[in-house]
Amino acid sequence: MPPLNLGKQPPKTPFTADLAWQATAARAAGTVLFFDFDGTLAPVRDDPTSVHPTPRVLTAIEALAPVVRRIAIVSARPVDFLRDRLGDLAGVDLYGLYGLEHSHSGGETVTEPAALPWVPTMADLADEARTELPAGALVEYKRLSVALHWRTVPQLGPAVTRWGSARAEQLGLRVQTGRMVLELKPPVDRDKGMVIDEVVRDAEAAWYFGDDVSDIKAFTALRARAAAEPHFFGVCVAVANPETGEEVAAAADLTIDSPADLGDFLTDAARRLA
Ligand SMILES: O=P(O)(O)OC[C@H]1O[C@H](O[C@H]2O[C@H](CO)[C@@H](O)[C@H](O)[C@H]2O)[C@H](O)[C@@H](O)[C@@H]1O
Repeated sequence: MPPLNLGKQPPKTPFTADLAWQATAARAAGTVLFFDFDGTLAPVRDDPTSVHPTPRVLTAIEALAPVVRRIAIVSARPVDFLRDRLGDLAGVDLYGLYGLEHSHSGGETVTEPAALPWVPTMADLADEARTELPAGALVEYKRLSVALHWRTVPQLGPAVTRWGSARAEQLGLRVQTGRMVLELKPPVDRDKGMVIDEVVRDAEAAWYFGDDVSDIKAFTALRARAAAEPHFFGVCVAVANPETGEEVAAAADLTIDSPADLGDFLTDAARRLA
């Protein structure tokens, strides 16, 4: 069964979370649950170092892990950060830096070799950004990428975007837009869609929960899998927010109001799949 929100076509049957969990329960052992981190598992804060997943979400993930085939966190954060915030949960895989790093079920962190030569460039770029960007812009160095934030001074958005885009062009880097952030990454082919494409190859069903524009690539990968395999059941879930919410919701099958509501949604799912 494909995801039912197929672009602009009206769904043939009403699509509800109820029906979707029923369909998932029938193939729970072949189901993968994917979660973005910031804005999905954890509410957004001004300081990127101060965020934590909502406790109810963590409890629900722990309950779901033994019931489904796999749980995977797919984030722009480094794996070490995700491990620190989520712990080594059995049966949970961590994909960090858009898949440039991964760790399976508490195992060692593996980095995409093609990205490693870019570490010095990223370190220099972060230093440069701290010196050259106006006060109020926040520079987050993540070893293989640099995020330039303007959440606390929103009017800096255009200037930070101009500076970041120009440096990306000079250095041959890629840019990823996000929620009051511009991220500069190495020119290595890796994104959330590619992670999902690889992981769902042997799955019967998958859900992806995300809030930002980079998550739309993951939705697209789930839909591609459903188009190629008619028995595959995929569900794309947006988490609402004032910045990218409309665009992400337009690409999703269902929308959840907030990370706190996701905790309730998953607690209910754990009961249904148990
Ligand atoms: O892929 P994700 O896990 O969703 O990561 C995307 C970015 O998330 C973080 O930034 C966002 O959350 C911050 C903390 O709540 C917030 O201050 C910022 O405005 C948001 O853009 C993270 O800091 C970035 O590195 C990620 O790219």
